[in-house]
Amino acid sequence: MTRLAVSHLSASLGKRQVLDDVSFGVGAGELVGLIGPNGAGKSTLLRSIMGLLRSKGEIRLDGVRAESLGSRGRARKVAYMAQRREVAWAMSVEALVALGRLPHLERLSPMRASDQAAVDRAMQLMDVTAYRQREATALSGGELARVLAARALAQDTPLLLADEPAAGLDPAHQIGLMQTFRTLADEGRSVLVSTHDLGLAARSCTRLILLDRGRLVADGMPEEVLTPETLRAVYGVNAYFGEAEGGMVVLPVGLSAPI
Ligand SMILES: Nc1ncnc2c1ncn2[C@@H]1O[C@H](COP(=O)(O)OP(=O)(O)OP(=O)(O)O)[C@@H](O)[C@H]1O
Repeated sequence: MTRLAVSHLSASLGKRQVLDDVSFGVGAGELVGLIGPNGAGKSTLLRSIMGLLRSKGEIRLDGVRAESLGSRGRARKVAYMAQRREVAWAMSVEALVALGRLPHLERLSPMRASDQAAVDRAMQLMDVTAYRQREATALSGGELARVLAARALAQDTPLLLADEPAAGLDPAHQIGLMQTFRTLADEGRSVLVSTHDLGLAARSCTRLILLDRGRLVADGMPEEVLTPETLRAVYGVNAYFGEAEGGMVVLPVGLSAPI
């Protein structure tokens, strides 16, 4: 069964139509990249799937209409790494990551050993174990991004939505993050990740979905979606294409037309 099925999704913000009749599915074991220029609608799509925005169309999670799941039911099925990285309270990194376990705990009940194990594993995967006692509000931008990624991983859901999670990470942690997503997919989970790093997306994802001005304009293997013609038409750039250890290299090198 399709883990995430999006059918004829449209959304408007203010007077603007931001998503226009978008349909696609993500299966178990897939790591799918969501790409497109600024303002294409990537965040709006992810936020609509999370139920954070009103939209038209249908969203199903493991065959069940998303709006029929309560907020707790949805939180057990899908975790979300938001593009805006904010922490409201001064709390320790470990306490913040542990919030990811809330959907799995009965009200006011303490964490079990399995919850602590999920928190420890998530912190280890995002390389933040060394900061566990530090206040989350006193971290650098990239450190905080990894802590918030760890919180979503601790949620241990079948589907993970990540909105530009690699932005602001150093190269080693970008690669580590995408390797973590790959491992999750190999374990049978599903990951939908938006990014502007086309090369990283091409090397990490088996499939890319390209949005342009609210419409889905391409959906396929990276080499099918990332063509010189598409990059010129959608992004307005010329790119260098090559091969390296780990896969395809795509490097925008110039504007194909003045902005
Ligand atoms: N609250 C809002 N009211 C009106 N328009 C909005 C609102 N929020 C976003 N938009 C517009 O919706 C469009 C899609 O925004 P969205 O954040 O989904 O794009 P994106 O593809 O994630 O872009 P980026 O790569 O810059 O993060 C943009 O044109 C944006 O200006």
